Amino acid sequence: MSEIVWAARADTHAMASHIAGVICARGRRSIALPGGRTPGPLFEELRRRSLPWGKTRISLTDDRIVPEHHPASNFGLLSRFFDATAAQVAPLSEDEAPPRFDLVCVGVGLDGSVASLFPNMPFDRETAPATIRVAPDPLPADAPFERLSLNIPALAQTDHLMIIARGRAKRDIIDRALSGDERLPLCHLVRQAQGRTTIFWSLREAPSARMAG
Ligand SMILES: O=C(O)[C@H](O)[C@@H](O)[C@H](O)[C@H](O)COP(=O)(O)O
Repeated sequence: MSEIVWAARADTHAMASHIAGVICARGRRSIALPGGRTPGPLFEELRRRSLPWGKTRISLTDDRIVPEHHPASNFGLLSRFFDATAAQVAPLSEDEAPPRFDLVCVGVGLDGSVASLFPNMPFDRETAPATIRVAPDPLPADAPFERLSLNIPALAQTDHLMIIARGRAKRDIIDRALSGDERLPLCHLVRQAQGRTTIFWSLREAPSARMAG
């Protein structure tokens, strides 16, 4: 397990600055971002910043198996958010091996999910296939679709792991994961994380719907 720190400030500005710091480092940058409701304000702020977007590749931690133009598509969401920047947004593909990331950002589902990895799945250290098909049972009510997700070793292969979560219920999930509840994917992710893990948690609840991008 690598170092885990709680961010002193977990507001949108602080989260955007954390990602911007990674993007501004020398050389090409590869980051992975989640969907969900929580990151909307963060993406909104991030895309307004003048950053070396042309050398930044944005991948997805997970996606719903829907067409790109479907409102539930994470690829569609991120493509719209970062359309006006020069960043390359790449869809998740079962055929492509993900790179070692400079930064991976994950949200936390109220059901204890991370990316599209759900509690009680078999979390092994198998590196291949890095992108897996997941059929949640039951399908999550807010996004009832089968998923593609990076697996734990692929998400863990990063210099910076960033966990973003809002609200008391998600704090309980994070605390349980850090205490070693192996039913939770987050427990395995923080254990396997290769770089520094920074947790951005705040009491304020996330927006009730996800921003359109
Ligand atoms: O596509 C998705 O839904 C995400 O990638 C997923 O992992 C999300 O980050 C969490 O479920 C938190 O979602 P909320 O921010 O909506 O609570």
